[in-house]
Amino acid sequence: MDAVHLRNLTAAYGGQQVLGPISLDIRPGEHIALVGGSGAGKSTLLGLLYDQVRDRAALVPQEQGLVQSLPVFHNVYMGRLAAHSRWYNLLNLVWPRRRELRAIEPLLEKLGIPDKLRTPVATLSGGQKQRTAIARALFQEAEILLADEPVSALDGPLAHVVMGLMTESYATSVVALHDIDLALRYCDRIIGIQNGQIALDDMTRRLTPSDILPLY
Ligand SMILES: Nc1ncnc2c1ncn2[C@@H]1O[C@H](COP(=O)(O)OP(=O)(O)OP(=O)(O)O)[C@@H](O)[C@H]1O
Repeated sequence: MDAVHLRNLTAAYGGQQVLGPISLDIRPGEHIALVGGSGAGKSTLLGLLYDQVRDRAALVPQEQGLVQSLPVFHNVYMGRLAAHSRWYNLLNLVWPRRRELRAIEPLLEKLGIPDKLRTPVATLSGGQKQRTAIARALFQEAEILLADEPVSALDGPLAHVVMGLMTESYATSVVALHDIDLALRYCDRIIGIQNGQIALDDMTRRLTPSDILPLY
């Protein structure tokens, strides 16, 4: 993918500026963690970033954006709606194609929810819903992954599985994370947001938790 260049981005809600101006370059091959306290502006920045790269990005929003009444298969399949004709998508909705089932089953297996393929999302636990949203983004195979707190509902071992899968599957990613240890372990660049500004931007290898904690 090409590098992403963001210049002087700002965001406001109800006339009140909450972010920026922020300038940022995202280089291909980077795994970036966005860290910072609640309300610092991480989701807002991810949203602005998504606006810039919508056609080449897979997004895992904090609120997941799943269709509750549809099974896991259909929600994951939605990651690739744009890759197929309307007719093929409609066919899959009514009668899932074996080819698509075969592509989605291993993903669910890796995420620890192989038995949920045909389960309506509404009946899943919070962590299972979160993994469904992650499966949809992995299935999409876009150029860049943007994820907002993708492991917030997962326990320790599962959070590691998911972080490992996301960073293996996507060469380039920007992930908002509350967990500093996960950020340091799985990402090679850390961007710290504080009061809507970039307060820290450095390579992980040069950072320790004590460099990040003052952001909170
Ligand atoms: N829809 C909205 N309307 C008004 N203000 C908003 C809205 N969304 C976010 N904000 C405000 O913008 C600021 C940044 O919010 P944002 O959600 O980007 O922070 P965050 O770092 O992602 O927080 P968290 O870690 O809690 O998800 C906060 O002050 C928040 O109150």
